[in-house]
Amino acid sequence: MAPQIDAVILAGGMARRMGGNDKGLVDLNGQAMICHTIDKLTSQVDGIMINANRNQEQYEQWGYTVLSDLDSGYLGPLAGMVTALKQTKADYLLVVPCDCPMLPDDLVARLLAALEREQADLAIASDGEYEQPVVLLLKPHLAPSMQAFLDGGDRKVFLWYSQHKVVVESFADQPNAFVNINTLEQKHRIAEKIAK
Ligand SMILES: Nc1nc2c(ncn2[C@@H]2O[C@H](COP(=O)(O)OP(=O)(O)OP(=O)(O)O)[C@@H](O)[C@H]2O)c(=O)[nH]1
Ligand SMILES: [Mg+2]
Repeated sequence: MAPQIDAVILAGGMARRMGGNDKGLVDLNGQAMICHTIDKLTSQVDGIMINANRNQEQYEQWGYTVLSDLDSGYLGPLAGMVTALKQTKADYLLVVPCDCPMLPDDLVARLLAALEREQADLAIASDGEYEQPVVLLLKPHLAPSMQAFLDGGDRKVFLWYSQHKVVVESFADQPNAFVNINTLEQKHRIAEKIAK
């Protein structure tokens, strides 16, 4: 039987480089930024959760479960991941950010294949050069480890990843797949790219 896979879209940051606007809700080519991510995921996963720490009612309009960080202190992406890991009943959790609108259509298939092949605990996507800090597939049994890491005052995603068996899957064949929108300037540039 194919494994069940849930996704969490992280939209719980402060988006300081976007002037503090709620990044997932910012318009990108006529729809909220997060809609581009949702569109990329619906055919790849069994369920979707949205992790947001403000404007939760607006995020509910797409009909998916909206989760706020269990620890509301803006502790970084791991705080959103651990919240979703504790919620999911699936075999695997896919984590993606709300500000990567051009994710690969074969993201889940390849991360899962890599993870199973290497019998790893987590599979991180790379663009061929850089590992993407919040594009990964992981096993829900890691929740207590992640919680303990946060409880110990640590925040750094790669430090926590390094404590587990990791495989990196390269998507160098898709050079634009992980373009990331952190500023208004990047948003304008990528809007043109998507429109093409
Ligand atoms: N749940 C949760 N997600 C976070 C937190 N901080 C960042 N993220 C998410 O992690 C991903 C990568 O973060 P960034 O791109 O730096 O986003 P950001 O922190 O909102 O933006 P900046 O303030 O400009 O750095 C985004 O999807 C954010 O929504 C947090 O404290 N909690
Ligand atoms: Mg970002």
